[in-house]
Amino acid sequence: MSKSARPRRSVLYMPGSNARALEKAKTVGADGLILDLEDATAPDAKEIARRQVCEAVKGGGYGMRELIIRVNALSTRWGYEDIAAASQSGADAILLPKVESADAIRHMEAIMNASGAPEKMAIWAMMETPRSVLESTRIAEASPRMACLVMGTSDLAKELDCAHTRERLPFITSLGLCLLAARASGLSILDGVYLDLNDEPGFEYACSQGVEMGFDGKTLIHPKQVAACNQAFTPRAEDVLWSRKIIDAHAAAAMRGEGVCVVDGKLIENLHVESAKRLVAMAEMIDRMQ
Ligand SMILES: CC(C)(COP(=O)(O)OP(=O)(O)OC[C@H]1O[C@@H](n2cnc3c(N)ncnc32)[C@H](O)[C@@H]1OP(=O)(O)O)[C@@H](O)C(=O)NCCC(=O)NCCSC(=O)C[C@H](O)C(=O)O
Ligand SMILES: [Mg+2]
Repeated sequence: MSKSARPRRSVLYMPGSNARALEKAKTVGADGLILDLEDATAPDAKEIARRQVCEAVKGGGYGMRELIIRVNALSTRWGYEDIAAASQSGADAILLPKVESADAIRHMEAIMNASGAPEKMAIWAMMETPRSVLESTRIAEASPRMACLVMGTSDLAKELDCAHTRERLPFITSLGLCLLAARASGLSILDGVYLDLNDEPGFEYACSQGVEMGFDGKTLIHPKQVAACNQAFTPRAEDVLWSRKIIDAHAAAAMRGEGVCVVDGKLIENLHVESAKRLVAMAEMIDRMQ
């Protein structure tokens, strides 16, 4: 189960070099924003994007949205400077792409510490190569700063040489292994992006599949994807009602000295109550964010 009760239903990538998108993002209803210095930023715009992104974060105006800076990998000529600058930006987290080992996380952590990153600044890691999937358990537990794994299904498809199908069977093993790694370490985990901006039914299907699999939310590439994604990952009203009902019934049973109870014909044990409390806490937090 994730350490954080913070909603991460929808997390929108935007090119760090795109000043208009950085401004637009202040009005978009995403729970989080990934200000991207990596693949969405062209090589000759990397330095400008780094400056622009750090200034935007320092400038504020993003309300309760979680701000994450995706840096370039440490194997590139921009990686070190990106991490050093992001560490001093006030962002909530730094997202490292193409992570293939726990050492890569520890290397980034050392640069963050040396650059004065506050203790609360988290590390997020992209899971987007076969090796990152196979190393996901060690990556997830590499640092106390680790907070979230992010599926990079575009790069993964390229590396696996597999197809993007509606049911995503070619990805199921990788998604499942990363989910296990995240949950075993109490981290959040976000699903990958959906690239066809005109395929609304396909996008909604991908969101509901992500909900069923247990992802905390989904990464997005365009503001038009935010509303459907939020809807899919928001606890349903009937589930919140049911959760409150079983929490109350179980508390009443405990007062009678009983460890279990039956509500509407269903056996309720402590484990159901724990999940119910988490769902209610998430729903209440989402309500407060409206
Ligand atoms: C795909 C886009 C290039 C489309 O951009 P554009 O043509 O500008 O779209 P629109 O005209 O429809 O935009 C309408 C307004 O919305 C703003 N906008 C668009 N996209 C974003 C965004 N992502 N964040 C914030 N704001 C956005 C436009 O500026 C317009 O604003 P306004 O004029 O004021 O009304 C574009 O959407 C885009 O660049 N998307 C992000 C692409 C990206 O970040 N890709 C990299 C991440 S995906 C990835 O790498 C995953 C992983 O690594 C893996 O391997 O899977
Ligand atoms: Mg990628």
